[in-house]
Amino acid sequence: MVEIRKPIQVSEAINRVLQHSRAMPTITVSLDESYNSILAEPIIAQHDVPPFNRSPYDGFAIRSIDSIGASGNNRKQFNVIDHIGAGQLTSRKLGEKEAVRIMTGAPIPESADAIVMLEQTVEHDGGFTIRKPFAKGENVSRQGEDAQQGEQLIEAGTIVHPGIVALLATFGYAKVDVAKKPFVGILSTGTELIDVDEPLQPGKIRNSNGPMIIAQLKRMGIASKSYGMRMDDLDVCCQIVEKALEECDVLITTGGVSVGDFDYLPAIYDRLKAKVLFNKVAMRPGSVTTVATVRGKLLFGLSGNPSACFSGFELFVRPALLTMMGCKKPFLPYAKAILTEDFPKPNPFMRFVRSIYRFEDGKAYITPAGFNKSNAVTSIARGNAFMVLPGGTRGYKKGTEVDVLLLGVEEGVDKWQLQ
Ligand SMILES: Nc1nc2c(c(=O)[nH]1)N[C@H]1C(S)=C(S)[C@@H](COP(=O)(O)OP(=O)(O)OC[C@H]3O[C@@H](n4cnc5c(N)ncnc54)[C@H](O)[C@@H]3O)O[C@H]1N2
Ligand code: MOO
Ligand SMILES: [Mg+2]
Repeated sequence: MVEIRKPIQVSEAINRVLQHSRAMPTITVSLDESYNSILAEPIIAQHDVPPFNRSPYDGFAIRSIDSIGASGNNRKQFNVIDHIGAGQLTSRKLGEKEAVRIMTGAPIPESADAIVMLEQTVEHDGGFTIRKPFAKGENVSRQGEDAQQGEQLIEAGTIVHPGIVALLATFGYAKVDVAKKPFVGILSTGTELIDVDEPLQPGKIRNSNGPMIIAQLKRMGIASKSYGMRMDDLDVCCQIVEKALEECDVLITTGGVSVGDFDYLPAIYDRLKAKVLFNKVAMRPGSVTTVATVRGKLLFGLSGNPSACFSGFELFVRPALLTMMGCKKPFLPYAKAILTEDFPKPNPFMRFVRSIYRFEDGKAYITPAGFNKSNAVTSIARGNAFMVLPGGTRGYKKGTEVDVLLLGVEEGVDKWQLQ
């Protein structure tokens, strides 16, 4: 008798996976290595930014009091007593009608309180004149205007993107505490599989899921170990899965999760006494996606069908890995867009249609990325988003506003937005 599986909703499946996503330990890495990690500590301003009042322009530092009454008919004259660039200090104190020639980024002398841009001056008698008064604080880039010492600027659980790297560098974080990245194993199962450099043979296809998942992980900055391709053989696959579970924090298998005679993953879960969190999700593609745990480690049984495999990764593996690293925003960013063509075929399950999202004339549009069955590989190549259509009995008309999940975006969101 073929096992009849009971599908659960996508949101419930995600919840179950996240509940079993165990926190990774904290490690300290150099700033250079921190990109794409998840911060294990908040970023606290170690000092004011900027750390001193500085000039935002190339020009002159003056005492505003000396500019009172300046106008086109009553130009005020200043004598230049010093000349500093960024990185230099002046030891001079400004007296009446004195100025320091100063460049962008240089600290403003304590005795000055305004900056005049070079363009606002006319050279005159070894000094310069101005034709308008300057207010106290005018053109001053104030100490602490960007950040104040002690302020928490970024919370723990944030992904380190280039802007975060800049902030860390600003405060002298030569080393930073981040979550250790899970080490992920990948095993592609299927007697039909041949390697990328092999010629096609009757009945065989090249393994595209393995390289795709390596790339999906790389996009997250996560290293993986490939356990290669294995024939549909229960003993062989079981041994490899056991070995991989010893070496890795998480294991992803592809193929062999359905009810076919050579789909051995269910038997492998039995042998390993794995706790199966679910083996059927009310989604298309990827309904057979199975997630289990063995000794607390997550085992993702992704479908062999390329589109289903891709979707299973983005919807379950990605948020699980991010949650393990303490990321506060593990979900794909959500948007709404206008469907550009009819999508007539209804489906009882929620659909994740590989699609092209684009912005034009201030509006967001979504177009299915071509042949869109579970076994499609071309639409995952063309798409940059999922169009998400709720399950039901009706199709969708061109012009309808639909839900979209964006792919390949650095920072996600903190909530799963779909029911
Ligand atoms: N009687 C039923 N048959 C099927 C059901 C079902 O509910 N009842 N579900 C279908 C659905 S939906 C899917 S999806 C697939 C899932 O199959 P498996 O996950 O068991 O994967 P395989 O059978 O091993 O392979 C499916 C398909 O994908 C190709 N494949 C496998 N690995 C790779 C790879 N690494 N790279 C590229 N392509 C791969 C494989 O050759 C098959 O064509 O089951 C349906 N059947
Ligand atoms: O698991 Mo299948 O991908 O629903 O087509
Ligand atoms: Mg199968």
